[in-house]
Amino acid sequence: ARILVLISGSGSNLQALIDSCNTDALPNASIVRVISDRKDAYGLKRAQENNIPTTYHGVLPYKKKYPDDSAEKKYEKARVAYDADLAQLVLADHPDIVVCAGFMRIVSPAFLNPLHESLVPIINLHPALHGDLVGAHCIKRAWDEFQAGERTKTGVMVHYVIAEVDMGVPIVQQEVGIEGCATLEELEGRIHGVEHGLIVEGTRRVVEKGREGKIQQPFRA
Ligand SMILES: N[C@@H]1O[C@H](COP(=O)(O)O)[C@@H](O)[C@H]1O
Repeated sequence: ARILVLISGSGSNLQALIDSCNTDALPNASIVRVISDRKDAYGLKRAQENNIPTTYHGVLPYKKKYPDDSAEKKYEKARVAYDADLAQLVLADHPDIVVCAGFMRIVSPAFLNPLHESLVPIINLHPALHGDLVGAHCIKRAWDEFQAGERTKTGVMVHYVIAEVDMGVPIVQQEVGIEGCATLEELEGRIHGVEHGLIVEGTRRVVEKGREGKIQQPFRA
Protein backbone atom coordinates (compact mmCIF):
# COMPACT_ATOMS: atom_id res chain seq x y z
CA ALA A 1 0.00 0.00 0.00
CA ARG A 2 1.13 3.53 -0.82
CA ILE A 3 0.91 5.72 2.31
CA LEU A 4 1.15 9.52 2.18
CA VAL A 5 1.67 11.30 5.51
CA LEU A 6 0.79 14.89 6.41
CA ILE A 7 2.68 16.46 9.34
CA SER A 8 3.32 19.81 11.04
CA GLY A 9 5.77 19.00 13.82
CA SER A 10 8.26 16.60 15.41
CA GLY A 11 6.87 13.52 13.66
CA SER A 12 7.11 10.89 16.40
CA ASN A 13 3.95 9.29 14.98
CA LEU A 14 5.42 9.46 11.48
CA GLN A 15 8.45 7.63 12.92
CA ALA A 16 6.17 4.92 14.29
CA LEU A 17 4.76 4.45 10.77
CA ILE A 18 8.24 4.46 9.19
CA ASP A 19 9.45 1.82 11.67
CA SER A 20 6.36 -0.35 11.10
CA CYS A 21 6.33 -0.42 7.30
CA ASN A 22 6.95 -3.94 6.01
CA THR A 23 6.69 -5.51 9.44
CA ASP A 24 3.77 -7.67 10.61
CA ALA A 25 2.22 -4.52 12.05
CA LEU A 26 2.03 -2.90 8.57
CA PRO A 27 2.84 -5.47 5.87
CA ASN A 28 3.52 -4.56 2.21
CA ALA A 29 3.32 -0.85 2.88
CA SER A 30 5.61 2.06 2.09
CA ILE A 31 5.49 5.79 2.71
CA VAL A 32 5.57 7.46 -0.71
CA ARG A 33 5.76 11.08 0.52
CA VAL A 34 5.67 13.27 3.61
CA ILE A 35 4.10 16.72 3.23
CA SER A 36 4.42 19.44 5.88
CA ASP A 37 2.80 22.86 6.20
CA ARG A 38 5.81 23.90 8.34
CA LYS A 39 9.32 24.23 6.87
CA ASP A 40 10.99 23.58 10.24
CA ALA A 41 9.01 20.42 11.07
CA TYR A 42 11.48 17.88 12.51
CA GLY A 43 9.39 15.17 10.88
CA LEU A 44 10.81 16.27 7.49
CA LYS A 45 14.28 15.33 8.75
CA ARG A 46 13.01 11.92 9.89
CA ALA A 47 11.61 11.32 6.39
CA GLN A 48 14.80 12.47 4.64
CA GLU A 49 16.88 10.20 6.87
CA ASN A 50 14.74 7.32 5.56
CA ASN A 51 14.95 8.41 1.90
CA ILE A 52 11.26 9.32 1.79
CA PRO A 53 10.41 12.19 -0.61
CA THR A 54 9.28 15.32 1.23
CA THR A 55 7.35 18.44 0.29
CA TYR A 56 6.94 21.70 2.20
CA HIS A 57 3.54 23.23 1.30
CA GLY A 58 3.41 26.55 3.14
CA VAL A 59 0.38 28.83 3.46
CA LEU A 60 2.16 32.20 3.31
CA PRO A 61 2.20 32.60 -0.51
CA TYR A 62 -1.56 32.05 -0.49
CA LYS A 63 -2.13 34.75 2.11
CA LYS A 64 -0.31 37.23 -0.13
CA LYS A 65 -2.48 36.39 -3.14
CA TYR A 66 -5.53 38.51 -2.27
CA PRO A 67 -4.21 41.98 -1.31
CA ASP A 68 -7.46 43.85 -1.98
CA ASP A 69 -9.80 41.65 0.05
CA SER A 70 -10.83 42.09 3.67
CA ALA A 71 -8.86 40.04 6.20
CA GLU A 72 -11.72 37.58 6.53
CA LYS A 73 -12.18 37.11 2.77
CA LYS A 74 -8.42 36.87 2.28
CA TYR A 75 -8.21 34.15 4.94
CA GLU A 76 -11.05 32.13 3.39
CA LYS A 77 -9.80 32.47 -0.20
CA ALA A 78 -6.23 31.57 0.87
CA ARG A 79 -7.49 28.54 2.78
CA VAL A 80 -9.54 27.22 -0.14
CA ALA A 81 -6.73 27.79 -2.66
CA TYR A 82 -4.16 26.21 -0.32
CA ASP A 83 -6.37 23.17 0.25
CA ALA A 84 -7.21 22.72 -3.44
CA ASP A 85 -3.49 22.69 -4.32
CA LEU A 86 -2.75 20.36 -1.41
CA ALA A 87 -5.30 17.89 -2.78
CA GLN A 88 -3.59 17.89 -6.19
CA LEU A 89 -0.16 17.48 -4.57
CA VAL A 90 -1.47 14.48 -2.63
CA LEU A 91 -3.32 12.83 -5.53
CA ALA A 92 -0.25 13.19 -7.79
CA ASP A 93 1.38 10.42 -5.72
CA HIS A 94 -1.60 8.06 -6.16
CA PRO A 95 -1.75 7.13 -2.48
CA ASP A 96 -3.92 4.28 -1.19
CA ILE A 97 -4.30 6.18 2.08
CA VAL A 98 -3.53 9.63 3.51
CA VAL A 99 -2.55 9.76 7.19
CA CYS A 100 -2.65 13.01 9.20
CA ALA A 101 -0.02 12.44 11.88
CA GLY A 102 0.18 15.68 13.86
CA PHE A 103 -1.04 17.77 10.88
CA MET A 104 -2.33 20.85 12.65
CA ARG A 105 -4.39 22.41 9.87
CA ILE A 106 -8.21 22.17 9.75
CA VAL A 107 -8.85 21.01 6.19
CA SER A 108 -11.79 22.26 4.13
CA PRO A 109 -14.01 20.56 1.52
CA ALA A 110 -11.64 22.02 -1.12
CA PHE A 111 -9.12 19.42 0.12
CA LEU A 112 -11.48 16.65 1.22
CA ASN A 113 -13.82 16.46 -1.78
CA PRO A 114 -11.17 15.54 -4.42
CA LEU A 115 -9.89 12.77 -2.09
CA HIS A 116 -13.36 11.51 -1.22
CA GLU A 117 -14.32 11.53 -4.91
CA SER A 118 -11.19 9.49 -5.67
CA LEU A 119 -12.09 7.17 -2.76
CA VAL A 120 -8.74 7.86 -1.16
CA PRO A 121 -9.32 7.41 2.56
CA ILE A 122 -7.91 10.10 4.82
CA ILE A 123 -7.44 9.41 8.51
CA ASN A 124 -6.32 11.49 11.50
CA LEU A 125 -4.81 10.85 14.91
CA HIS A 126 -6.51 12.70 17.78
CA PRO A 127 -5.47 12.65 21.46
CA ALA A 128 -9.01 12.24 22.83
CA LEU A 129 -11.97 9.85 22.48
CA HIS A 130 -14.66 10.36 19.83
CA GLY A 131 -17.03 13.20 20.69
CA ASP A 132 -15.26 13.88 24.02
CA LEU A 133 -12.66 16.66 23.53
CA VAL A 134 -12.70 18.20 20.03
CA GLY A 135 -10.08 20.54 18.53
CA ALA A 136 -6.72 21.66 19.88
CA HIS A 137 -4.92 21.26 23.26
CA CYS A 138 -6.94 18.18 24.24
CA ILE A 139 -4.25 16.69 26.50
CA LYS A 140 -3.95 19.93 28.50
CA ARG A 141 -7.74 20.28 28.73
CA ALA A 142 -8.10 16.69 29.97
CA TRP A 143 -5.35 17.35 32.52
CA ASP A 144 -7.05 20.53 33.77
CA GLU A 145 -10.39 18.69 34.16
CA PHE A 146 -8.62 15.85 35.99
CA GLN A 147 -7.06 18.33 38.41
CA ALA A 148 -10.51 19.87 38.93
CA GLY A 149 -11.79 16.37 39.81
CA GLU A 150 -14.06 16.33 36.74
CA ARG A 151 -12.56 13.32 34.97
CA THR A 152 -10.30 10.30 35.54
CA LYS A 153 -9.59 9.24 31.98
CA THR A 154 -9.19 10.43 28.40
CA GLY A 155 -8.05 8.54 25.30
CA VAL A 156 -6.69 8.44 21.78
CA MET A 157 -8.48 7.79 18.51
CA VAL A 158 -7.75 7.33 14.83
CA HIS A 159 -10.70 8.44 12.74
CA TYR A 160 -11.74 9.21 9.16
CA VAL A 161 -11.44 12.91 8.32
CA ILE A 162 -14.53 14.90 7.37
CA ALA A 163 -15.13 18.67 7.37
CA GLU A 164 -16.43 18.54 10.96
CA VAL A 165 -13.28 18.64 13.09
CA ASP A 166 -12.52 15.32 14.85
CA MET A 167 -16.06 13.99 14.14
CA GLY A 168 -15.46 11.41 11.38
CA VAL A 169 -16.07 7.69 12.04
CA PRO A 170 -13.56 6.31 14.57
CA ILE A 171 -11.45 3.44 13.20
CA VAL A 172 -9.77 2.50 16.48
CA GLN A 173 -9.83 4.11 19.92
CA GLN A 174 -8.21 3.46 23.28
CA GLU A 175 -8.99 4.84 26.71
CA VAL A 176 -6.09 6.30 28.71
CA GLY A 177 -6.34 6.56 32.50
CA ILE A 178 -5.01 9.81 33.97
CA GLU A 179 -4.65 8.55 37.54
CA GLY A 180 -1.07 8.03 38.59
CA CYS A 181 0.16 10.91 36.41
CA ALA A 182 1.87 13.51 38.61
CA THR A 183 2.35 16.08 35.85
CA LEU A 184 0.93 17.12 32.47
CA GLU A 185 4.20 15.95 30.91
CA GLU A 186 3.65 12.46 32.32
CA LEU A 187 0.16 12.38 30.81
CA GLU A 188 1.55 13.60 27.47
CA GLY A 189 4.13 10.80 27.58
CA ARG A 190 1.43 8.22 28.30
CA ILE A 191 -0.76 9.53 25.46
CA HIS A 192 2.10 9.62 22.92
CA GLY A 193 2.99 6.04 23.86
CA VAL A 194 -0.56 4.92 23.02
CA GLU A 195 -0.64 7.07 19.88
CA HIS A 196 2.43 5.39 18.36
CA GLY A 197 0.68 2.01 18.48
CA LEU A 198 -2.76 3.27 17.44
CA ILE A 199 -1.60 5.22 14.37
CA VAL A 200 -0.06 2.02 12.99
CA GLU A 201 -3.10 -0.12 13.84
CA GLY A 202 -5.55 2.42 12.39
CA THR A 203 -3.52 2.68 9.18
CA ARG A 204 -3.31 -1.12 8.87
CA ARG A 205 -7.08 -1.55 9.25
CA VAL A 206 -7.91 1.00 6.56
CA VAL A 207 -5.25 -0.33 4.18
CA GLU A 208 -6.72 -3.80 4.60
CA LYS A 209 -10.24 -2.45 3.96
CA GLY A 210 -8.87 -0.85 0.81
CA ARG A 211 -7.34 -4.15 -0.32
CA GLU A 212 -10.78 -5.77 0.14
CA GLY A 213 -12.36 -2.97 -1.93
CA LYS A 214 -14.41 -1.87 1.08
CA ILE A 215 -13.54 1.83 1.10
CA GLN A 216 -16.75 3.78 0.58
CA GLN A 217 -18.33 7.09 1.57
CA PRO A 218 -19.73 8.51 3.79
CA PHE A 219 -16.85 8.71 6.27
CA ARG A 220 -19.34 10.12 8.82
CA ALA A 221 -20.31 8.98 12.34
N1 LIG B 1 -2.49 16.04 16.78
C1 LIG B 1 -1.50 15.67 17.77
O1 LIG B 1 -0.24 16.25 17.49
C2 LIG B 1 0.78 15.44 18.07
C3 LIG B 1 1.82 15.19 17.01
O2 LIG B 1 2.95 14.56 17.53
P1 LIG B 1 4.16 14.13 16.56
O3 LIG B 1 3.71 12.93 15.75
O4 LIG B 1 4.47 15.30 15.66
O5 LIG B 1 5.25 13.78 17.49
C4 LIG B 1 0.08 14.17 18.54
O6 LIG B 1 -0.15 14.19 19.92
C5 LIG B 1 -1.23 14.20 17.82
O7 LIG B 1 -2.29 13.55 18.47
